[in-house]
Amino acid sequence: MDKLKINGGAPLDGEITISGAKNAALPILCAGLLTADTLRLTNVPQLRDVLTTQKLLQGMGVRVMTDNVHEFELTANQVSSLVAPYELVKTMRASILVLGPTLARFGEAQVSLPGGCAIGARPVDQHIKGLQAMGAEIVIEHGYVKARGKLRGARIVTDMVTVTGTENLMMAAVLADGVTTIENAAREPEVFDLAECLNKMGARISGHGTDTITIEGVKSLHGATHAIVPDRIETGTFLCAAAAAQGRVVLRNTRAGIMEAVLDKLREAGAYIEAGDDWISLDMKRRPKAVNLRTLPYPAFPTDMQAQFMTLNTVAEGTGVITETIFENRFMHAPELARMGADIATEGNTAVVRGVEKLSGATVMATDLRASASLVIAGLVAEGETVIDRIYHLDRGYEHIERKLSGIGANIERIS
Ligand SMILES: CC(=O)N[C@H]1[C@@H](OP(=O)(O)OP(=O)(O)OC[C@H]2O[C@@H](n3ccc(=O)[nH]c3=O)[C@H](O)[C@@H]2O)O[C@H](CO)[C@@H](O)[C@@H]1O
Ligand SMILES: C=C(OP(=O)(O)O)C(=O)O
Repeated sequence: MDKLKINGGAPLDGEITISGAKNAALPILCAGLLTADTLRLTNVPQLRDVLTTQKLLQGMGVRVMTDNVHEFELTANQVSSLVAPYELVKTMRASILVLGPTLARFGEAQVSLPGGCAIGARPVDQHIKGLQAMGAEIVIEHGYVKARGKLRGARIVTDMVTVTGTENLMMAAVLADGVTTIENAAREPEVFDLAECLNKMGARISGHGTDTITIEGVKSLHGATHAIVPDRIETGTFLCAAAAAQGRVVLRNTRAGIMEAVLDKLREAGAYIEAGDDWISLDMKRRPKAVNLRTLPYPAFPTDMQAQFMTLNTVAEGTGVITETIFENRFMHAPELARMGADIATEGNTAVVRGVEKLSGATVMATDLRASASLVIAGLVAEGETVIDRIYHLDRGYEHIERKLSGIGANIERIS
């Protein structure tokens, strides 16, 4: 099993090109199921989760062409299976995103329930409730959600802001008979990106980017070409790395406008940030100042950046209080960071991080995707060698992270 070996303390200075967003690419790949025509996607990140989605879609009979690793052509004109099997769903929760489009187009779908994962229980009751409101008959049997029925427009108010739930329901509603409104909808840029792609395919969606999305159902969708939005979490991760290491970085092919909450916190930590249409630069000339933060749905501070900021706080001046409100078990990086000398006290959904002068390298274990990213940042600033085990989590969501970091001066390599 691959590991990452990092020798901490190398100065970071240089440029990195940001990939397309995992959390936009996965739903948009599933949107390929909504039409018999070809959906052409560019800026698709090269990730394990993308490969898993490709396998899932191919298993259903979707033709997937990838001449260039970042460009995909999906053609769902010979769909032969309406089932998303447990073997794939268990490795990637986003598989639940085939439920809405498959049911909408074929009147039937069976998707394995994803179950809980390391960071929380993550139920899908809101997806089910919304589809039932649209007229689907749903049973849970043998670990699968089995749905059938002709969908009709409905008013749906979700109990909480759910990103995947909003995406699934939006994809279901585009082919439903009549108008659907999703209230308390997620406003994440990745939801917006999916809606934009669906509209290019002939859907009639408005209000995306606000908390009320209106979808006027159409008879069928057609092919389109769409470029995946840049990954704001990958962007934020590299910005945090440069800030923690008191370095400089210029990130290309990214967008400042979709990550203001993160940029504000980095400025509060003492970073000097500039941005243009498709780039962001960060210059950190001092030891970071600790920041307090609370994770919340977009446009507030994202849960997917919580772990990376925890590492920033571990080497900061002062004490930072972090409150995680989205997932009930998303502090698993804290004990690993403590093994590197961090001073973190967690209680419930709050972590109090007292900055220390130095972390020291150690062998640590990645427990989930963003926890892994936080350990990479810790390794970059720690004294001595850090070995990170179980980096398959990292490969789900970061394209060639070791290559990108080596490019700005980090001493990091993948070992077997
Ligand atoms: C609102 C939010 O920040 N969502 C994050 C969530 O999206 P993801 O789509 O995975 O999760 P949701 O947005 O659906 O979940 C938000 C919260 O609602 C709960 N829930 C959700 C659906 C449902 O049917 N029932 C239910 O109880 C979840 O357990 C969670 O506590 O994880 C992703 C991966 O880390 C992040 O990129 C998203 O930013
Ligand atoms: C936890 C994440 O992804 P997933 O929802 O695919 O588990 C993430 O993107 O941080």
